[in-house]
Amino acid sequence: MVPGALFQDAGAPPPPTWCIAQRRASLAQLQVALDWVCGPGQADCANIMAGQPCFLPDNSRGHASYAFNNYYLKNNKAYGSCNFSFLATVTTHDPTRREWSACIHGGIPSASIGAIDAIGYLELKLSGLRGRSRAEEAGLRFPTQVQMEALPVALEGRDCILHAQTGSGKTLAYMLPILSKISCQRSAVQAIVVVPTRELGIQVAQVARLLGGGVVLEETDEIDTTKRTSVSVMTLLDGGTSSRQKKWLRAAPPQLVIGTLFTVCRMIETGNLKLNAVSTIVVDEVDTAVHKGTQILVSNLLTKYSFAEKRQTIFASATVPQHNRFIHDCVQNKWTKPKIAHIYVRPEVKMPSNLSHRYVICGNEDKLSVLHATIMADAPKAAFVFANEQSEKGKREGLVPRTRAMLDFFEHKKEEMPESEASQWELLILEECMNIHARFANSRKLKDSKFLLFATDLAARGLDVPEVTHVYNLELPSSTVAYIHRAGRTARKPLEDEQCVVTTLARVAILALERQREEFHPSRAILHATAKWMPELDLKLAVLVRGGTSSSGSGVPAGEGANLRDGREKAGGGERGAKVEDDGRRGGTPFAVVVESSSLGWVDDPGAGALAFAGNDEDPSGARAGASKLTSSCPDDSATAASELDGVVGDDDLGLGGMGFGFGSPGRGTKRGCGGVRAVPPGAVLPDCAGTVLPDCPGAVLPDPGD
Ligand SMILES: Nc1ncnc2c1ncn2[C@@H]1O[C@H](COP(=O)(O)OP(=O)(O)OP(=O)(O)O)[C@@H](O)[C@H]1O
Repeated sequence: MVPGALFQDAGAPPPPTWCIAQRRASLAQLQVALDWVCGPGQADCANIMAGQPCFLPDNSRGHASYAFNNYYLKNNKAYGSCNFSFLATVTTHDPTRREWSACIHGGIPSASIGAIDAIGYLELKLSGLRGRSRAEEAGLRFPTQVQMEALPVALEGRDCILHAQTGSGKTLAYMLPILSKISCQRSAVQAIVVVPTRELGIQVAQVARLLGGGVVLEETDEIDTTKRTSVSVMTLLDGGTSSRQKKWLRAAPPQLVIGTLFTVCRMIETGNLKLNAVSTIVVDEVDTAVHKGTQILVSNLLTKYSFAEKRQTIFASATVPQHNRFIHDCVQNKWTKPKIAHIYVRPEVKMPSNLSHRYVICGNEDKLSVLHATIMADAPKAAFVFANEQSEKGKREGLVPRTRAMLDFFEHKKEEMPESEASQWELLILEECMNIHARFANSRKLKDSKFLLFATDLAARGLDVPEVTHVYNLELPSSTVAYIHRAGRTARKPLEDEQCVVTTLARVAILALERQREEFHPSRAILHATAKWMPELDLKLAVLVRGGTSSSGSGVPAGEGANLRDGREKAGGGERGAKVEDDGRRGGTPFAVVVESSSLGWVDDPGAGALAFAGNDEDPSGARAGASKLTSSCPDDSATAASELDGVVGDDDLGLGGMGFGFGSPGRGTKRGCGGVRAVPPGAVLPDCAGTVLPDCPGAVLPDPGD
């Protein structure tokens, strides 16, 4: 009997199940299992061989899932046929997991044919000028999930919202339809892409030029109309439009304009940019554009300067807070046609699954040294290190912005190092107050050096540097949305499984620490909460202390003369917790508690506050407000929700007030329909759902019947 059949209505068909690789299985383990399944196990692995329809993307997890499922089907989903030494698991959730899903379904990626056609079509249309195909140059061999879903819709000319994880390939999902429509012979602006920052504009223009073989129209170029067999691309970016560009715009308009909202609108208002031939407008990172301050510009662009019926409108972002409301507003405001497609890819997983999250809790004055130690221990090839923007008060008082403070600290440390180590990273900075030439120079270096980039949220949107494996937050960002976009600067190879880490430093109130020196164990509060509410998380906890005796291999920093102690014990009755041997702060030495988890709890609607990063360490009240919002949106559950949340996010004495770690009962909110915490790592078993097939238990993965 299919597990959970007892829960079905008599006569109702059992829910479909698939056998997929456990997310926590290592790639080496999966390779061994794969060898067995395709060998002695006699699964039909022909389709995942090189050159066959399910070979790409060439990664162990995708291939293992294909082979496991094939074996499972071959054995008629028999009891125990999806186990493979616990490397596989049965899921009732359609494994629309990125690129290999179509193969798991039907053996051949039929769902992607539309998208492949789109890429093929473009190659035919645009590859004439250069020897190599453009798709190949861009490393595009197989469409990502959002491209598979969006391209058939967008190529039909329908208005749509592309709503998918950071790094999932949205740029191409809107750029291919744009390029496929543009007539290269016509000298008129036919499409406009609006982006929030100069840096993102430059990047998107590079993608367009690569795929469209565009003639570069920068200040240094002469107009060459003879080259107009490829798409010409012009950037109109804040702080960078010249009189020559204006002249070109009027004399020989490019076919595609990529610009920031303010500059694009100014060029339209001044008559330099004409929209009469525009057939597509894209607003990338749309949630930044529809803020109070800029909404009027968006409205002008979409309803005053051009009209929804006469063009295709595409919005894109990894975060569209209150998306139903937003869709309603789009239609009401006539920003789009009345029918708008919402391409919402894997909404239950807000972040790439190969991204893990780590929190380092340390004293405020230790932050820079703990950050430095963490980075030295991680030794990333390239990393973004974010700090919040300086407050108005800080500016008035002439304090050094945090980005600068970090840069100075690291430069100082570099001087102390032996030459060989010192040169390992180029130290870069990117923030609003820099002049545009320095910004341009630094962002260019991101592509070809081993770097640490110290940045504000200016760099949090859209920037794509695939080599970045680590992101650090000097403090909790101001909102869940900000967290998602910062974290999204890593894990940007959509068809690969490389593990990436985002590390957030959080402050502990030193006063509380001093006062309760003997009993103070910040870790205990976290442990307690974690063991109670998220026992399924594979949690590692460790303390960084100076002068300790042992160290662990968990990848936790051991710099600053500190050694790491990492002990595990049963906590809260479960196996998952960890014991902290020492609460660390001895004689003013730096300390940090490090919490690692493979997943986060997210609220459905980040705007509703709730747990995940609702506040920050300077404003704990944010977390409280979020908590009470969640509580009020869950009337059935308000009493428990309030007290449980208070235990985690409301404890100002410990200085944990604003942290909002996303601890919460994963089953609670979703099951009761109050927009609760959702993200459960694939492979985790929800306490509420274990052993059953509950279609309304999102994210739940059943234990294998053979377990
Ligand atoms: N089909 C594909 N095959 C391989 N790589 C791809 C494919 N599509 C996109 N990429 C690569 O994935 C990376 C991320 O793509 P992109 O910048 O479009 O993500 P995004 O969804 O716009 O992310 P964000 O929300 O952070 O802006 C880029 O390096 C891009 O070249």
